[in-house]
This record gives sequence, structure tokens and C-alpha cells, in this order.
Amino acid sequence: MKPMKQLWELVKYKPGLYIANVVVWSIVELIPLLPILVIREILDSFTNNVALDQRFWWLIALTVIIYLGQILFIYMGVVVGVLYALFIEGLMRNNLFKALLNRPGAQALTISPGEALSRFRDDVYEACDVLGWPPDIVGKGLRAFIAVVVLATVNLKITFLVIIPLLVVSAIVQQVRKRVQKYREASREATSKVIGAMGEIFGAVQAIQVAGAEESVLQHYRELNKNRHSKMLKDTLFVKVVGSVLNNVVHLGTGMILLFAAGAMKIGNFSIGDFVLFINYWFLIANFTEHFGGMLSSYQQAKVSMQRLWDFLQDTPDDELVRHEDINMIGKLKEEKGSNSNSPKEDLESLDRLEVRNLSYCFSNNKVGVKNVNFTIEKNSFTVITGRIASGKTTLVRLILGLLPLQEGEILWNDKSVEDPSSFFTPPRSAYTGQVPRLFSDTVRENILLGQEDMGENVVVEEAIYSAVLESDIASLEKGLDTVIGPRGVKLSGGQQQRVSAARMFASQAQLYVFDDLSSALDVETERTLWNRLLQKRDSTCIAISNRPIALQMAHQIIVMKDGEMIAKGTMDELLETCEEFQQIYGQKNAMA
Ligand SMILES: Nc1ncnc2c1ncn2[C@@H]1O[C@H](COP(=O)(O)OP(=O)(O)OP(=O)(O)O)[C@@H](O)[C@H]1O
Repeated sequence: MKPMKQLWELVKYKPGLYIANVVVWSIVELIPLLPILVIREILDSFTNNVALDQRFWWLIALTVIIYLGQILFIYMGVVVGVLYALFIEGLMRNNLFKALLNRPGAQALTISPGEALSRFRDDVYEACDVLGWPPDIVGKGLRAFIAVVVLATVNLKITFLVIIPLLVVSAIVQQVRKRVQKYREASREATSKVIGAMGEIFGAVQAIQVAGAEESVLQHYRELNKNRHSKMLKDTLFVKVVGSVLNNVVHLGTGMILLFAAGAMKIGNFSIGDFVLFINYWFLIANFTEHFGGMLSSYQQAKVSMQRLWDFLQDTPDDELVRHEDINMIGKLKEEKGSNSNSPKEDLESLDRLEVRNLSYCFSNNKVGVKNVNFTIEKNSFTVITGRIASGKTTLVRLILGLLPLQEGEILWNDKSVEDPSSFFTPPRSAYTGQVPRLFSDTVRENILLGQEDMGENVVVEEAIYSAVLESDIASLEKGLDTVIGPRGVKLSGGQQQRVSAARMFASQAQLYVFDDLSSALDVETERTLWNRLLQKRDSTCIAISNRPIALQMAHQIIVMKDGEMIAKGTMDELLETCEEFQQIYGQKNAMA
């Protein structure tokens, strides 16, 4: 979609508000023409020695009324302008957020969270800012036109002599302004990198400290800032130089008026009032050309920001960015329904069998994730996916759960093909915990329930805590379930974080539980208890990625991955006899246990 078309869609989003914006600001811009005419009248009365009669005071009163009227219209203009800007920025941020949440989870963000924030905040602002110019420009343009006509009727020659150089310089400046886009792109990119690095540094303070990398990280950050400094300087300098050239043309024009007016006044066909009229109207005309240039620069900036927002959308169609939708900006916030509430438990077909057929996935860099994987999982069974580092285990479960888009192959739930795994494999059908537990800076209870209502007396939470073998940990916490666990759960040990994530899965009472390396920070006994409790649960089918001996020993079925391919499957005893790869994995881990 072309930037212009997107902007037009934004105008059409709240057409009434936009028209009001144009009308009000046009009136604001046109009003200054009047007091200058009044002042000219007053000055000419002075120079013609007309007595200060009642008419004079009426003219003064009229000037005051005109300015008061302008204040009122400016107030109205600010209200409609700000409201409109909030609507369109809100719409774009809302659409961006939706697009982000609709993408397969493992692909949602291809940039750092800090950079993503910069796109949400700065790029949306700049993409919308350009629409704030036309309401101004329409009024300024009309005002400049009227001013030229009035000046021409007063003195055609002087009008012609000052306007022509202004138009020539403006046209040259507009050509030069095209370079703004290049400088702007570079400065936005450099700013994003700084914000992104800042976000990553804040998120990894501990890792930086333990690696003793403070100085080198700061050095890297300084370099990013230095780069940003130079790009921003070029960008700002360029814009300011262009602006000041135009500004000086205005002063040059004033000088020319003085020069030509002196001659005309000498021969008596140019009054003091005319002179004041010329000087003031000249500023209004030049103000239009300056703002018109500003709008063109703003359009170049908007194009850069839009391109960055489209890149952020990835394969979501561009027009999604400006899709019209009610965004609830005025009045009470509407209740948003969570995705779980769309799929009440009784409507779900309970899992009897999960089948994976010919599943393959290739990353965008042509790296094979998984290749032609086939297996079946029966209800109430425990399947362990094992394999060396980078053998494709995580890619496989992410594909099944729709966290990566389905490229090739099929996933069947009770022999029925799943069309859209990303919306299908959500609670209460399935629950998943990735390798790194994602906890929030809230209480343990909220981290487990994630906003879900608990039934009666903490039944869901208590059951989840028991299944996750967390009961003694909770008892030892200062405020038990109401203990706030800090950003990303930093107040808990690694094993506790993993089990709070597991408890969150159990609280969703899903039919299929998928764990990616859940037990890596658990001691042998806790791990054994956890798998035992899970296997005792009714209606719980489980897939776990693990190389740990306990999980392998308890598994009903083991899938062995190597270089993205499933090279064997069976029980532990079968694989120990037949699969060399498995023997090595199990042998190593067993020796370490
Ligand atoms: N987003 C990505 N882009 C490109 N390649 C990727 C991406 N994610 C994973 N890979 C590659 O795909 C292969 C399989 O990775 P995967 O994470 O599935 O392995 P794994 O068996 O789960 O590893 P580990 O045991 O270390 O978690 C690896 O070679 C990895 O480098």
C-alpha cells in the first residue's frame, strides 16, 4: 500500500473530526488578515490628520474582538486536533499490537523489545504527524492567496518584486528537502539501535555482571550513541539549514519592501498604512511557503516511519496497519474477552490421539529446523522428545503448537486435521512452557492464574501447586501465594521459576501439556515427584523435551531427534538396544546423574 493511500485511510477513519480540524484551523489562520487591515485604517487616519472620533474606538474594539475570537478558535482547534491525533495514533498502535499477537509466537518479534517500543511510540507518532499539517496549510494557503491579491491591488509592482524571489528560493529548497528522507532513515535506525540496546542491557544486568562485561557493554553502548549522535546531527542540521534559508528569504523580502516602499512613499503613492500592511502580509505569505516545506519534510519522515512499521508487520498485509476499527477512546473501557472465553471447555473435543504427519520446517535463512517428522501420541501417555543440542526438539514442539507457521505436513487431533494450530493449541486444549520461564512482576497467585478466576477456595491454584511440587516452596515464602516475585520472577530460584510456570500450565487444566526442558533446574527427587504426579492426573497427555534420565525412564514413548530428523522412536529399553544416538545421550546423562 502506498503511504498516501494509508494516510487517506486515516483521514477517512474520523472524517467529521478531520473536516472540523480543517475548518477550525482555516478560520484561525484567516483571522490575522483582519486586524492588519484595521491597523492600516487607523494609521492612515493618523497620517491624514483625521480626528480621533468614535470610529477610531470602534476599530480598536473590533481588533480586540477579532483577537478574542481567534483565541476561542485556537482552543477549539487544539481540542479537535489533539482528539483526532489520539484517534489515529490509537488506531495504528491497536492494529500493530493485534498483528503482533496474531503472529506465530516464536516469530512475533524479530527485533529487540526496545526497538519494538520505539516503533510503537516514535514511528506511529511520525507517521501520523504529517496529517496535522494539512488543516494548517489549507488556511495558510488561502490566507497567502488573499494577502497576495490585497497587496497586488495596493501596489502590483512591489508585490511582484518580492513574491518572485520567494517562490524561486522555495522551489529550490523543496528540491533539496528530498534528501531529508535519507538523513531521517539513518537517524531513526540509529535511535532504534540505541533504545534496543538499552532494553537488552536492562534485561541482562546480571549476565553482564557475572561475565565482568560492564566496560565492554558500555563501550558498545557508547559507540551506538556516537553513531546516533552523528546521524541525528546531520538530520537536524540539514532540516535547520533548510529552515533558516527560507527564514532569511523572509527577511530579505522585508528589506526589499523597505527599499521599494521608500521610493513609492517619496512620490506619495504609498502610505504608512500600506507599508504596515505589506510588512505584515508579507510575513503571512512567507509563513505559508515555510509551512508548506515543513509539511513536505514531514511527509518524507512519515514515509520512513511507515516503511519501518510495515517491516515490523512482517508478512501481515500492510493495510492492516490502518484497518478501521472501534478503538474505544472515549467513555468507559469495554470488557475485552480473552481467547479462552471463546472456547468453553464443554465445546472441546477431548484428546484421544494426536498425530503428526510429515512435518517439516525451514527457517528463513534456509536452515532446516525439522524434516519429515511422523509420530502419534495416545491419550494419557507421556512422550519425551530427546536429542543433542540443536537437533530440532524445540522447533518440533513449536511447530505442533503453531508457534511457528506450518509449512509442510499435517497435525491431527483425533484424526481431524488442525487447520490453524496457533489458535487451536491454546488452553484448555493445550498448555506450554518454553525453556525460559516467563514470569511477571506480580504475586505467585497471579502468575499461576494469569487473570483466570479461581473456583471457590483456591481450588485451581492449590491443585496446580500440588501438581508442580511447589507446596513446600510456597509455604516458605514470606507471604505465601501473595508474595510478589519481582521482574521475571527474580526472587525465586531457577527451579522455583520453572515450577511456577508449570503450575500455570496445570491451572489451565489442559488436555495436552507440553514442556520444553522443564526439569533442567530440578533435583532428581523433585523431578521424579513432578512426573509421577503428572502421570497420576486424569486426562493428562504430556510431551516433554528432555535428555534427563528420570524423564526418559518414565516415558511411555521416546522420540529421538538428530539434525532435524526423527531417527528413532520407542521405549527406553527398545532404544537402548537399537539406537546408538540414544545410547550415547542416555549414557552421558546417566553417568552425570
Ligand atoms: N529462529 C531461527 N532462525 C534460524 N535458525 C534457527 C532458529 N531457531 C532455531 N534455529 C536452528 O534450528 C536448529 C534446531 O534448533 P532447536 O532450537 O529446535 O534445537 P533444540 O534441539 O531444541 O536445541 P536445544 O537442545 O539447544 O534447545 C538449530 O540448528 C538452530 O540453530
